Amino acid sequence: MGLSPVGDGFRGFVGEAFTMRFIPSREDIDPVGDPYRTGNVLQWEAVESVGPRQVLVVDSRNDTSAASAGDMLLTRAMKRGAADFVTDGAFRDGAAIAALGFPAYARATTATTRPAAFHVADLNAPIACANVAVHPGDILVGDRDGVIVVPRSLAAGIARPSVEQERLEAWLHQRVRDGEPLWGTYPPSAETLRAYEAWRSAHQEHQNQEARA
Ligand SMILES: O=C([O-])CC(=O)C(=O)O
Ligand SMILES: [Mg+2]
Repeated sequence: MGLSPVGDGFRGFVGEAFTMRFIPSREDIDPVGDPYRTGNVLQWEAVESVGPRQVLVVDSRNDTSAASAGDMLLTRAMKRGAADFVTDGAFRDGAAIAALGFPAYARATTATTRPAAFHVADLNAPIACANVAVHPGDILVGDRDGVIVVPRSLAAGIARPSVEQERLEAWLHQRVRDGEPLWGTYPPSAETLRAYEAWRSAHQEHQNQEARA
């Protein structure tokens, strides 16, 4: 999605999308001097309704001129069990967020608070985050490189093959580190795949023995 992790205190996350959509703010509805944001409480409502293993995903229109949240809102989302907070805009309090170790992704850090530029138009509606369509309930997966969106309808079908592919690539990676050439290793030839399967069976048997011991 073109977004970067904030801090290095986490490896990644997986969770279900809980979306929040911004439009430009207007002074009559979003006065910056109102600490409780009485004209537009949806931002607070989002954080106070996000559930365990959900991800707050913000459509900030790729605009970093004001924050989607800061360390207070992220800490509260973390306490509610959220898996991550991702915005195509910016966060306030970047250093404090980095120290949380809670997965968070954004384009930038800003001092400017949300109502100065954005009004929260709705929650849990389809959005565009970093120009990627996100529907409520889609599965977001993040690592140190960034975030991807998996359509809800495809998630169950690709979960296991994805884990299998990661395992295979970890093993192939070790072979390349050990000095094997790319030819026959990456992508793996039938012979390499047989060697992998043999290793996996032995490894599995070893793990079963340990589990029994
Ligand atoms: O006022 C804001 O934009 C939110 C904020 O700083 C926080 O959550 O810590
Ligand atoms: Mg703050």
